[in-house]
Formats: sequence, structure tokens, C-alpha cells
Amino acid sequence: MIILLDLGNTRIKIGWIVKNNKKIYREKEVIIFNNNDYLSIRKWIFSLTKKPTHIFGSNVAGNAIGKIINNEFKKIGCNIHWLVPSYKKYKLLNKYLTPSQLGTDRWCSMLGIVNKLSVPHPPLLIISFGTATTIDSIDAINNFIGGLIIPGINTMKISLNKATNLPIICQSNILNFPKNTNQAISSGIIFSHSGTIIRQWINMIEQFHEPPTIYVTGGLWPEIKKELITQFKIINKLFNKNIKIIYKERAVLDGLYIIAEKYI
Ligand SMILES: Nc1ncnc2c1ncn2[C@@H]1O[C@H](COP(=O)(O)OP(=O)(O)O)[C@@H](O)[C@H]1O
Ligand SMILES: CC(C)(COP(=O)(O)O)[C@@H](O)C(=O)NCCC(=O)O
Repeated sequence: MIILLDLGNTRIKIGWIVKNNKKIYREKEVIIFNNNDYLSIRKWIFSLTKKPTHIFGSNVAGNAIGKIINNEFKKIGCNIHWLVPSYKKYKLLNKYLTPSQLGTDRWCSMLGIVNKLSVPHPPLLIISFGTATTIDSIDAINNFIGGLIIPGINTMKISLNKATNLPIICQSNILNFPKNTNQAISSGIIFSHSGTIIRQWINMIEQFHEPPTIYVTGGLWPEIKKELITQFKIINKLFNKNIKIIYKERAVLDGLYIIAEKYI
């Protein structure tokens, strides 16, 4: 059994692979804990019926928390191999100026997606709605050419509350002309996201003369799903296009799987 760990800034997502009669099986459902819920993480580790042969992890939450999770696995005699993005891995070329500076979660998501595609494919826009929102661009032959980072949907709400006298709001309807604070913040944050995404979508068309295929992932996708689908429906109608949005529930784990399957 190999464990796959996606340690984000808010939550840890856990998957695994096992081999049975030469067939490889993945986790049926992802196990999710809040990063600081060490008790539940420890309980889960001790509930494992087999000792993992390897553990592959993506960690963007920092060394301190990585060490704590590592220590929990050490108690059952296992060490985590935390991955570091490189310039070239399988089909993906990482054109970050310092390739190792790229978030491992972004890199793993891209690895998992391009691995399933044959080249040349349409350019790709890969968007993750987590603690931060990232919008990454890949060309037709699997070069990661760069990406954007903005505060995530919840992070925007929290920072607005910290910097102003505004309350932490609950999600409301998204409206073009909000008429109360709840609506104004919810709509503003969602539109700031969709605006950034459209801007990058236009950048991609300018660069490649072809609309990119859009992949989305991350815990906050449900919060923006309706708005983004509506937005691309309008674009499809205006420009007679057929832009589709493809949801990847476990994009980072899919990338970790590509790396791990060689070891099972
Ligand atoms: N069922 C859920 N439980 C907890 N948080 C959730 C849930 N669904 C969505 N979220 C939100 O998703 C975000 C975390 O998404 P995730 O993709 O795991 O981010 P990260 O990788 O940065 O930890 C948090 O802001 C959290 O509020
Ligand atoms: C941009 C991120 C904070 C996103 O993290 P997440 O929201 O998934 O927790 C993470 O990918 C990261 O720390 N990246 C390192 C810097 C970079 O990618 O340029």
C-alpha cells in the first residue's frame, strides 16, 4: 500500500493505492482532515490495517506542519517522501524561473492532467480554488508557461474582515447589483475571481489563438461553480464556442498517483 498526501494550507487530503492480482486500485473516497486536527489524523494512521510501503506527499503548508505529520507516520515506522517540483517530470516541463519554487500542489495537479493527454492538445487553464486560488497555463505540448496566485474565496472574506469593520459574511446569492453587505461581499469576491479567470482566458487566446480547455479543482469549487458556468455559457453564446469546464475532484492526488504507481 502506498499513501498519497496532499497537504494544503487549510486541509490535508489523503488517498492511497494498493496492488491486488497485478491490478492497481485507488482510494474510493478521499480522506479529509483539517490540518490542525492532529487527533483525527493520528487515529486514522493507527487504524491502518497494513503498514504503507511508501508515502508520497505534496506539502505547501510549511515545514513545521510537514514535520508534525511526518512524526505521526514515524510512530508506525514510515517516512514521508515530500516531493519538490523539478524542471522536467514525465510529460511536463516546468518553466518557472526557479522550478522548485512552484507550489508542489500546482505541479502535481498539472502532472496528473497532462499525463492523460496526448500532444498536441488545446492549451490548458488549470484552476484550483483552495486557501489561495491559482490559475495555471500549459501550452499544447505540455510546457507549464506560468500562472497566477490570488487570495482564495474564503481568504478574501477573512482578510476583508481583518482589515475593515465589515463582518465575516455567510454566502449569499451572487447579484450584479448587490443591495446589502452580505450580497456585496459575496458577489464582489466571486466576480473578482471570475474576472481574473476571464482575463487569463483572454491572455491564453491571445498567446495561442485558440481557447484553452479549462480544468477546475479545490474545496471551494462549489462556491463559484454556478457563476463560472453561467459566465462561460454567455461566452459560448456570444462567440459561438463550446468551452467546457472539466472538474477534477482530486487533481493533486492524481498527480501523486502518477509518481507513486512506479513503486507499487
Ligand atoms: N466540507 C468542507 N469542509 C471544510 N472545508 C471546506 C469544505 N468544503 C469546502 N471547504 C473549504 O475549502 C477550502 C479548502 O479547500 P482545499 O482545496 O482543501 O484547500 P487547501 O488545499 O488550501 O487546504 C477551505 O477554505 C474550506 O473552507
Ligand atoms: C499558491 C499556494 C499557496 C496554493 O496553496 P493552497 O491554496 O492549495 O493551499 C501554493 O501552491 C504555494 O505555496 N505555492 C508556492 C509558491 C508558488 O507556487 O509560486
